[in-house]
Amino acid sequence: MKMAGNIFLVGMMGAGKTSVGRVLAKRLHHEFVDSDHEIEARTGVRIPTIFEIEGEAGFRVREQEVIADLVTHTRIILATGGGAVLKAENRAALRMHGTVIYLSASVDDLLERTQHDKNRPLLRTENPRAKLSTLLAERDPLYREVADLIIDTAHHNVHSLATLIERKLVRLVGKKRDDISNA
Ligand SMILES: Nc1ncnc2c1ncn2[C@@H]1O[C@H](COP(=O)(O)OP(=O)(O)OP(=O)(O)O)[C@@H](O)[C@H]1O
Ligand SMILES: O=C(O)C1=C[C@@H](O)[C@@H](O)[C@H](O)C1
Ligand SMILES: [Mg+2]
Repeated sequence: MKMAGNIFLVGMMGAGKTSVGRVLAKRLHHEFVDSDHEIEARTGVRIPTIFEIEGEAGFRVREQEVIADLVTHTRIILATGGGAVLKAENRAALRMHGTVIYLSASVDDLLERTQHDKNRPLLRTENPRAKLSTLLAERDPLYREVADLIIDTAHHNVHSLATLIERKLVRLVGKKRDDISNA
């Protein structure tokens, strides 16, 4: 069994990886890292600018580099970008180096949670609902393939999701919460 030392959150834009990851990291005394934020820190520009200059393909190359680096850290909670699972290399790296949790959500919830934020270039479209629906259909099998644990985020707030994950992790790893914190 892989240790819960590293926890990697995967899922769609708006699934709650960043918000839940931050809360979980505080509770488990892990470092919180967000691959999108790391890419922005390394490039010095926001994600939409990377998409404008290098296209999605250029962004994916940067994302792969950052994930390959971050998975080698220890005791981190990593919120990955929504499209991180598209590359087989990323899926393999995540599976190898930690416990992967898929935060699943409906298109309705994803739309609601992303509608006020303009920092997601793939949703800058006439019909974000249709885009989210297409992306979810493409990616859901990949999230499921890579996940050790699947958490349905419907009807839970960020804090109750963190509590649910904590409980499930204890069961998954077969250890008490203190053991996870000290792993
Ligand atoms: N379970 C939830 N219930 C209600 N609102 C939520 C929930 N999870 C996240 N949110 C809200 O949805 C918005 C998007 O969440 P967040 O940024 O954590 O998503 P993400 O998975 O990191 O997306 P991305 O892949 O684009 O980085 C935030 O405003 C957050 O507060
Ligand atoms: O779902 C996606 O493909 C993306 C999600 C965000 O986290 C960012 O990584 C970027 O906006 C692309
Ligand atoms: Mg995020």
